[in-house]
Amino acid sequence: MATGQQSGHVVHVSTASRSYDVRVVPGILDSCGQIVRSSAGGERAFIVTDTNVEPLYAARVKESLEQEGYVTSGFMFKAGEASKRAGTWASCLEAMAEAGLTRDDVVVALGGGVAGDLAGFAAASYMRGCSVVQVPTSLLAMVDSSVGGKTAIDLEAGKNLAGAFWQPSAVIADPCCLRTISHELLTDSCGEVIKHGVLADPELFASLEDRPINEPDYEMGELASVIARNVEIKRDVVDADERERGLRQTLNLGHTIGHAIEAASDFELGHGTCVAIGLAAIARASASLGICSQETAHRIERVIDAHGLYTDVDLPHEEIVRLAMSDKKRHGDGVNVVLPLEVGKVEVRRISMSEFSALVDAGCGSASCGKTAHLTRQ
Ligand SMILES: NC(=O)c1ccc[n+]([C@@H]2O[C@H](COP(=O)([O-])OP(=O)(O)OC[C@H]3O[C@@H](n4cnc5c(N)ncnc54)[C@H](O)[C@@H]3O)[C@@H](O)[C@H]2O)c1
Ligand SMILES: O=C(O)C(=O)C[C@@H](O)[C@H](O)[C@H](O)COP(=O)(O)O
Ligand SMILES: [Zn+2]
Repeated sequence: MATGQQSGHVVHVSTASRSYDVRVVPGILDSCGQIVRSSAGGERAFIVTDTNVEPLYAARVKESLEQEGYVTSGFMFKAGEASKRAGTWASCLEAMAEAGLTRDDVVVALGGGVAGDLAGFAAASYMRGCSVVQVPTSLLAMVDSSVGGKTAIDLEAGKNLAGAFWQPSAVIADPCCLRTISHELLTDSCGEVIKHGVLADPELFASLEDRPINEPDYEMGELASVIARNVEIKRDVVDADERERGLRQTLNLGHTIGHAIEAASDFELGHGTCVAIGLAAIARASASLGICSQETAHRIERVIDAHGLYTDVDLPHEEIVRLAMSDKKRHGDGVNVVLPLEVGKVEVRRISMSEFSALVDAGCGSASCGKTAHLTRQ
């Protein structure tokens, strides 16, 4: 172990297709080569990262990989959701081929959820599949996107419409990487943390009510514990249902409306921010239909507001419905929605388009507290 590494958490994931460890350890980045070596093997390591993360962390990752005997190369893309597209994915594949990567080699996804989803899909499709190790550097990627094997790119028609289930060989999360994240980006990631509390953990939710996770006084050890708890919540779901036949659909809480808002904003709003708005909206809609109590909906809105996230959006309801209907969760004329019953308990229902439209009418534009997002690009 490199000096500077503190004790942390190891969460074991065991899905139908692959088992692996998620290590959440402050300072672990400098030991990533050892973990890649023992979990994925191979001779070449191909680092996929973005233009913000590359100057911050790529040299340390490269050095650690080379110390383990890897021949390194890589691909860097312009930071942001706009890069999670077919063109970037194809360029990444070409760069992998040019670097001489074989299917025994390993892709190292270094960055936020965009790097993880893009690199994961490149690994899944290169020579019909090579190993990937996820090295998440945003809070969202540590608590959510690096775990569970969903990889994807966006299409013109919507978010994550092309992709594959492709589990990593290991996940290496160093919470010290969060020191270089802006408060705004940290706040955006909180949307998924709040989602996990609502869907599975009243204790986590109550701790977020007491002390928002984006407050500056969190120590590294405390952050590592919260990240590891989120990973356990997601692990419990993906272990039981890797391919989203049933239980995994619950991880989409807040996303049916959230993805629509994300697309409508032309990705001006971050993923976590849109999930938080979608979560507040579906909670209000559920309360108005008697599916959850008004108090539950208010608690959800209040905790979202306490993290500095929006609780509502100023967007025509028809636009939200239209965009949600191009989501993967659409089935025939209906769509799956995840409804909060109480904090820690949710239910998935398949509803018709007109029922979904009624939910949007009940949940959007009806916030009882917090800020409303006004989109500039509509
Ligand atoms: N696969 C999944 O299960 C899953 C789950 C949730 C979200 N997602 C996807 O993840 C994406 C959102 O992830 P995200 O919020 O991490 O976005 P992102 O990858 O764009 O990262 C956000 C910004 O933070 C920067 N950044 C990342 N780490 C940094 C660091 N340590 N210091 C400084 N800057 C840093 C990035 O360069 C980027 O500008 C969306 O595309 C979403 O669809 C996927
Ligand atoms: O891992 C999952 O399953 C999730 O649903 C996690 C979500 O936070 C994530 O945004 C996911 O990409 C959304 O799934 P999608 O299938 O609707 O793209
Ligand atoms: Zn999400």
